[in-house]
Amino acid sequence: MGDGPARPGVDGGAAAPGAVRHAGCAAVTGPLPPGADLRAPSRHLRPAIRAVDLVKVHGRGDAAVRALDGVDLAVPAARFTAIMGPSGSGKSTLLHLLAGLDNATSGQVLLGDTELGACSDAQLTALRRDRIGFVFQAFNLLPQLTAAQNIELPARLAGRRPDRAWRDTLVGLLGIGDRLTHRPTQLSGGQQQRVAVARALLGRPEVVFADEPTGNLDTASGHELLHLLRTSVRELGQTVVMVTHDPVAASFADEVVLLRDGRVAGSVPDPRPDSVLSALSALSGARAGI
Ligand SMILES: Nc1ncnc2c1ncn2[C@@H]1O[C@H](COP(=O)(O)OP(=O)(O)OP(=O)(O)O)[C@@H](O)[C@H]1O
Repeated sequence: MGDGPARPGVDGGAAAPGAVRHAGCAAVTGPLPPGADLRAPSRHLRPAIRAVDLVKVHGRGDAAVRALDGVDLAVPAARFTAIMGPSGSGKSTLLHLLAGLDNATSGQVLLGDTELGACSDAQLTALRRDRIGFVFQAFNLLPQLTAAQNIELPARLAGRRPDRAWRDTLVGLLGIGDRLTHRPTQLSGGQQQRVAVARALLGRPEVVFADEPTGNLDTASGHELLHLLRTSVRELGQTVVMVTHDPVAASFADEVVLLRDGRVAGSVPDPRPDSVLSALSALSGARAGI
């Protein structure tokens, strides 16, 4: 491996099962301290998150579906990675496993040195709260809380005092400083999603997972949101993993990882909408045996 950041599905992605050294769930360390530099070199020495020979079978018996069939993937830190593939290729399943929202049938997910499969439910809950950020298609804001309260909710649930200086930096970056006392129903969809992004970034998570984050937004708001996610990567050193069906959305990423039939089928570095479309067409052609 060179000195640059690891690449998805390439550096570290081909590790043999069992070859990955890790510290079990003991490495659950909580969020970075206030003022910590997300771009510190030590954060970039290894992938932010890895999947090793990851298999997920949904259901049992005749109804069993092998949604992931041996995924090897290394997501580099401080990069914006998009996951794409045909419907049913396993994108959502992979995102859920990487984010500790579901258990693997076999294989490993490593967040830093923490193997998620070694974590108890309580440890996974703490890990999701402290080390991972989420941005969903449905903004998932609590309607009775103001924007500011929604942004600070995860920190408060964890019993931590929110880092107000960092919150103000994020709020300024996201352009929602004059909306903090509004409730979600008083905000546009784009503003609600920006509140959700601020909430996801406030805890300085090691990885932000975004699942079709522009799905409920108009084109302009969607592009703004994608710019903001990209800015969080470029300027704050955030690691972002996004599932999307949209080649334009994917073109905001540094790299697109392609899934087909539950396996990594390739990647598109420095994606543009046309290169992503070609890669997707080639995938569908290969699938149809063309
Ligand atoms: N809870 C479940 N029970 C049974 N099968 C499931 C379950 N969740 C997903 N699957 C199946 O697993 C496969 C992968 O599904 P998944 O949702 O991960 O794909 P996807 O690429 O995200 O699809 P889409 O683009 O349509 O959202 C599909 O065949 C799907 O029907």
